[in-house]
Amino acid sequence: MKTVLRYLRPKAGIIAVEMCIKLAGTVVELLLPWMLSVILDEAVPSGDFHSVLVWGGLMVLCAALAVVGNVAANRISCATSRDVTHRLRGDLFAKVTRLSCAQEDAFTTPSLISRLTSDTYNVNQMIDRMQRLGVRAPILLLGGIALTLSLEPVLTLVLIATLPLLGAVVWFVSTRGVRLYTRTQAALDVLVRRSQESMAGIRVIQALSKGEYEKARFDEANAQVVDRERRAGLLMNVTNPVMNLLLNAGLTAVVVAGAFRVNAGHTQPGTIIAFLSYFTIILNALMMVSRMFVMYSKGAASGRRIAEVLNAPEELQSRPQPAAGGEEHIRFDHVSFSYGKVEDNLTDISFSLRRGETLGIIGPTGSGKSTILQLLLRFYDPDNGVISVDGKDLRSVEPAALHSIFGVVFQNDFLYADEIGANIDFGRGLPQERLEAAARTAQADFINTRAGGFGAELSPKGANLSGGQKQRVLLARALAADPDILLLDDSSSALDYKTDAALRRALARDFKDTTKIIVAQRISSIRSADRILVLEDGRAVGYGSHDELMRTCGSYREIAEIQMGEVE
Ligand SMILES: Nc1ncnc2c1ncn2[C@@H]1O[C@H](COP(=O)(O)OP(=O)(O)OP(=O)(O)O)[C@@H](O)[C@H]1O
Repeated sequence: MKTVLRYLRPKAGIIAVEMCIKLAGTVVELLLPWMLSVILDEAVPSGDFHSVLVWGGLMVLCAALAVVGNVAANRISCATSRDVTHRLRGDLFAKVTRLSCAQEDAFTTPSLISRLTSDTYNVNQMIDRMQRLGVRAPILLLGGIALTLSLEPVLTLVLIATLPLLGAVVWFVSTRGVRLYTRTQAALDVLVRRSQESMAGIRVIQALSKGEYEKARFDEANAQVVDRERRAGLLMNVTNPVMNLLLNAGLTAVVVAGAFRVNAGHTQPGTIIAFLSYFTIILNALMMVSRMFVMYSKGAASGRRIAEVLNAPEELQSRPQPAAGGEEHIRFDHVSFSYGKVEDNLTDISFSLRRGETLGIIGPTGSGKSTILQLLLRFYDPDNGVISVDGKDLRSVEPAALHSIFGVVFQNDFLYADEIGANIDFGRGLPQERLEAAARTAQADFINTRAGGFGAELSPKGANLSGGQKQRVLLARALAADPDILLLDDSSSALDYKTDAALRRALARDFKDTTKIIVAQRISSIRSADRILVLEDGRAVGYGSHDELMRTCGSYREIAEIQMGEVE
């Protein structure tokens, strides 16, 4: 909650104004039954018609003021909660983009999505309700009790006797509520994950006729959410009736005791009518308090989940490190890394590249090829060894400055539902000539012959392009900003051999000074690289040029034999 309160602090002034308006409106509203008792017990019995009119007019005025005040205050509270949620959601999104990959893995993407959506919505509702009811409910409750005490102290004691029971209900509901809503949000994370997986894999699911299987998986997560919502809802749904029951029992006792007191001449009927009005006001105030606790339970559970992300340490902050030195553009020096910190996914990897050189990486699936690129982008820090670019240890370079020198195509990279040109530009405001030049190098000439050219709209995830066309648009995106370092992770696998060869020639011609690391499954994609790293189980089993490896590395020669039948 502390984190959410921090966001409310800049709004303290306007919240204070809103609370004053709410306070004035509520106090005026509280006076209405008292005025009614004056009319009934004093003005009417004395036949003073003028007083009846004056008090009646005052009641109308007060009622109007209460309505105007409440509407104005509600509008302010709505605007305040909207603004606070806007900033909170914005900061949360910015923080999510700054999380290290290890943190993303720990939070999981679906959970981050639900924190950004349903959790921020719950906090919005909590801030709104707390402002609307936070002043009104206590004033109505305490003011109502004070006024009933002044009207009829004996009957008020009957009323007060029910309050500890009501307080116990509210306390029980709020403590259990936070726990139940936290569990509901966690179930929602699973539902988001299953939906995401099903949406991403919808084609495979259809192709393999696995619709029923996926539906069963989704139904299971859906049922879990419904079950947890039902449990939370059950608690919240019994709250109002139980409180109603307690209050109605008190009301009955008040009516019976009031009747005896009027009969005995200790009080007047107008006072009892006013007392009953206050009783209803107090009842409503308690209902508001219980509603506030429902919203608080949800909002506090969500606020805690949001705070976990916002307060996560900035793992990717740069820290001064001794200069790594060396002439090389990129250097891996005895680097080891493990995702789960249990067993190494990369062990003792060393290589270096001078500016403009190309490294090819090849190896079986899961051997650690993509992990090398992830470390070079500093998505994770190595557990041992040093990675440096231009002689600087990566841990001393600001992530934004570091990432600006890279052009990257990941495996299964994504395209937006936008124009092809916008997908290549990627919000960098590059001139049209650069987009066209990049597309030429990437062998994406098909763009010019497509209706609309660079302005042609892509479907979500580029679904209206073939696999090879998608890869070429992604390559053009990576090349468009003329990167210092180009990382290609299996990004020409969907190209035919002729186009792949043309791409390699164009890259060598147009990006001479760009240092390139190319992860590939095909030997033909990397055989002309200056050096090739052969990985197996996270270890380097070969490092050298194609010709050297053909002589010295059995694993490499085996791949070559299978792919090209070329043993030299
Ligand atoms: N985010 C992650 N969390 C935990 N383990 C991971 C993660 N990413 C990859 N791994 C594991 O690290 C190892 C190396 O994975 P990596 O993606 O680098 O392999 P790769 O050689 O690129 O495989 P492929 O050719 O299939 O893309 C694998 O055992 C993989 O299961």
